[in-house]
Amino acid sequence: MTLNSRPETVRVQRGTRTGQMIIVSVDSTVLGPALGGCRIRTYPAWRDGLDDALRLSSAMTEKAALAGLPYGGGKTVVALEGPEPRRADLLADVGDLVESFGGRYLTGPDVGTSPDDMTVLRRTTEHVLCRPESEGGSGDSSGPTAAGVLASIEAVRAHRFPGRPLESLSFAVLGLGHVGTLVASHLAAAGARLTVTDIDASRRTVARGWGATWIDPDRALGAEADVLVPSAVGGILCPDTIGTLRCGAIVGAANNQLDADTTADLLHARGICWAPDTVVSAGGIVSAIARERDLVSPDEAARRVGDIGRRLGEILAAAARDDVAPLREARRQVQDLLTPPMV
Ligand SMILES: NC(=O)c1ccc[n+]([C@@H]2O[C@H](COP(=O)([O-])OP(=O)(O)OC[C@H]3O[C@@H](n4cnc5c(N)ncnc54)[C@H](O)[C@@H]3O)[C@@H](O)[C@H]2O)c1
Repeated sequence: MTLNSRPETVRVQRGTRTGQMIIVSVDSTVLGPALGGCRIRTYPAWRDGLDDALRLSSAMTEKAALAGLPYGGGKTVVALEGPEPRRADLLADVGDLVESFGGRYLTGPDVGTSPDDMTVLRRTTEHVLCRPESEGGSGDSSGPTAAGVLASIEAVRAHRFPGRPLESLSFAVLGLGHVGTLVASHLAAAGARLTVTDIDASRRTVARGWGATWIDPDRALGAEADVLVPSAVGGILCPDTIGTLRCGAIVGAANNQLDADTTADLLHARGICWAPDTVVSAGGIVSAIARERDLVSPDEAARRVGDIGRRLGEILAAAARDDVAPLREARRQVQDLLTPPMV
């Protein structure tokens, strides 16, 4: 699912220290420097990593624009084809490539990299976000990401279930990792009815503490709940799976939940309100920019994260007026933002 299949710049090079293939895709700098984390993972072939970089950098353009950030989208992918080289050498090679963009691209943690890796990366390039809190940075992004999800849940509640307080709704949280656990514990504390799942069965103990019902991961998508909260992997919503859904709305942080844009139309036709994941999951990046680039207080950063709910509410309202899927309205807004005004 890509918004823009014409990235501005793609650089692919073998690191001088490790010989490892490293890809940086800068999708757009129309609104400002491109933002996007550094992913290190194994691919069948490095060209698969290139596909991932193109797709993910395009999604970052959309995420930054819809969050109202004066930034574009990018991504680094280190496409491992065999054993990983020494991490410090690999990060130095990544740093060389990031540095070659001269600040037109800022990286940060992603799948396979941690805030501590960013400290190492910073030895080679200063164009890195998400410093550890011990260094005055924004630290782990899970907290602000979960806060953005909760603000989005409130927007969906007001739009799809007006007049019903949070505690009267039922939720199914799919995935109890960093973000899902924070979201589920907040919903439990608010008194909402909870069904939860994870492929890691040890998470059952946590679920029991909340009084939540556990469901098998294979059946979780079909859980009967007002709101599904995808908090694990992407690609879960496709024409084959949406027939099994028994929910009124879907809002969660999991990236790339849809297999294709047309699946958003199918969900809309079924009367299921799907909140675009690029809007819902922006809390981490909004907080990192607020704290590390704009140097605002923690309270102001939290306020900006909370504003994700207002932005989502506007998208849902405009989509309802035009009777289109919220994804279509979100895409329209991004195109407006990226297209220079006619003179
Ligand atoms: N952490 C962030 O700041 C952030 C920011 C934006 C988007 N996201 C996205 O949100 C999602 C969750 O992020 P996270 O940081 O909590 O990840 P995480 O790795 O901490 O947690 C994911 C959890 O999902 C579980 N899981 C995996 N496959 C599953 C399946 N098929 N069914 C049920 N559970 C399954 C894992 O066991 C794990 O507990 C991911 O898609 C991530 O890309 C996270």
